[in-house]
Amino acid sequence: MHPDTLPVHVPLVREPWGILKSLNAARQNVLSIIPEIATRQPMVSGKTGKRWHMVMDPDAIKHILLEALDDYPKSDVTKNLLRPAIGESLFIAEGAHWRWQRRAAAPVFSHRNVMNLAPIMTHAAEAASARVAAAGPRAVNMAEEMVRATFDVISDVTFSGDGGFDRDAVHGAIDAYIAEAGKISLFDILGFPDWVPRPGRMVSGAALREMKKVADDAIDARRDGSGDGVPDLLDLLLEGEDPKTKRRMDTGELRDNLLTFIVAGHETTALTLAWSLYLCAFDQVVQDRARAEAHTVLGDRAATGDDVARLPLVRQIVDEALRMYPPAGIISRTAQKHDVLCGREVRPGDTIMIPIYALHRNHLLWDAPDTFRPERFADPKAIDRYAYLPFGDGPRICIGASFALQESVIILATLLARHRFTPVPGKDPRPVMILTLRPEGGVWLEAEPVAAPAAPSGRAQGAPVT
Ligand code: HEM
Repeated sequence: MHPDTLPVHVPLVREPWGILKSLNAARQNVLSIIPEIATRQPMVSGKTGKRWHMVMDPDAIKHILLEALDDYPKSDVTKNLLRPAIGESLFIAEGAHWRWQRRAAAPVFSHRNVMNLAPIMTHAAEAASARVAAAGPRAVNMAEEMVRATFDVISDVTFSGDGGFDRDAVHGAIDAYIAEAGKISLFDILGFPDWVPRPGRMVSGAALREMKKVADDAIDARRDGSGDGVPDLLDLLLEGEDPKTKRRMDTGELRDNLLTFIVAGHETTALTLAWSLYLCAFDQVVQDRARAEAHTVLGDRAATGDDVARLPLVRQIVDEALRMYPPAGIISRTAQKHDVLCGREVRPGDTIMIPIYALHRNHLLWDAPDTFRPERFADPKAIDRYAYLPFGDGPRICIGASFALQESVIILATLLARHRFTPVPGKDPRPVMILTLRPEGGVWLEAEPVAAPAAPSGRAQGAPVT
C-alpha cells in the first residue's frame, strides 16, 4: 500500500547514529531514536554511554514484566524524574512499599467502583460535545478538547465537590511539571552517564509546592467533612487498607497517590481519545460504522457505563488507537542481575527498554502494522497478550486501565454520535514522544453536527449527571 494512504507515523532510524546525533534527535522526539529494525527483529542492543537493549519479543517481555519482576525494577531515571511530583507512590515504589500500596489501592479500581464513576464520564462527554458544537463550524483542536474533558473527569473523581480545590492551579502545576520533566527524560531514556549535565533538573519547586498544598488541603477538608453521594477515588483511598498488613495511607501518601492518578491518568486518556478521533477522521468508512453503532445503542442520549459493552466497534477503535499511538511509547527497566534475553547477554545495570511503539508495529507480530484496522481487535483472543501492551503487564500493569477504557468509549461514542469529523487539509499531526506520545500540532478536525435518531425504545435512558 502506498504510504500516503497510511495514517501518520514516525520515520524510524535506518543507520547507526552517534551520541550527539541521537541526543539531538531525542530532544525533538524520543521515538526517533528507535531504529527501524526494532519493527522487524525481536531485540536490538547498543551502547550510548550505557549498555541498552530494546526488547520486542513477547516471551522475553513476559519474563521481564512478570516472571522476573524483581530483577527488572523500573529504571532509576524514570523514578528520579517523577519522584519530586508524586513521591514514593504506587507508580514509583518498589518491593514491599509498592506491594502494600498496590494491595490497598486495588479495590479502588474494582469493576463496581469504576462503573459507579461512569456518570462523571458521561457528564464530561456531554460537556465536550457541547463545546465542540459551540465552536463549529470552524475547525477544532480535538487534542486540546480531550485534555480538558479528561482533566474534568480526573479532577472530579479525585477531589469531587471540594469547593476549596483549585482545579486550574493543579492543572497548571502539572502541565508545568510535565514540560520540565520531559526535558530530563530525553537524557534518561538514552541512559546517559550521570555526569552529563541535565538542564531540566531544576524543576520549579514553587509549582510543585503549590500543587501539593492544594491537594493536602482538599484531603484534610475531606477527612473533616463527610463525602456525600457516590464515593470518589479520594473516599475510596481513604477507606483503603492493605488486607495483609492493615496499613492505611497517611495524608502524604494519599496525596502522592491521588496526584499519581492525575498525572498518570489524564493526559494518557486524552491522547487515546485524540488519536482515536484522528483515526476516525482519517477513515470515514470506519467512522460511519462506529456512528451507526452509537446511534443504535444510544439514540440521542450520551453514552453511559452500561453502554460500554454494547459498543464493540468504538472499543476496537480505541484498542487500535492504543496500538498505533500508545501514550506510553517506551517503558524502561534497569537489569539487576546477569540474564539472557533472546540468546543475548544482559548485565546488571543495563537499561532495558520495551519500545511499545515498535512492539505494536513489529512485522513479526502484526499484519500490515502501519495500517488502521480496528477489526483486528474483534476477537481479543487472536491477539498475543505480550505483543500488545498499551497498559504494560504483570503485577505492575496500569491500575487505571479499565477506568481509562470506560472513559474513552463513553466520550468517543458520544462525540461520534453527534458530530462527523473530517480532517483539515495540511494539518496532520506529527507523532512526537517526550514523556508521552503526543500529536504535535494538535488534532485539528472539522466537526459537522449530526442529528441523532430518537432513543431506541425499551431501553433505560442514561440521564447525564448535572
Ligand atoms: C489510556 C490511558 C492510560 C495508559 C495508556 C496508561 C499506561 C500505563 C502503563 C504503560 C503503565 C505501566 C508502566 C510501566 O510498567 O513502566 C501504567 C501504570 C500505572 N498507571 Fe496507567 N495508563 C493510563 C491510564 C491510567 C489511569 C486513568 C490511571 C489512574 C486513574 C492510571 C494510573 C496508573 C498507575 C498508578 C500506574 C502504576 C501501577 C503500579 O506500578 O503498580 N493510569 N499506566
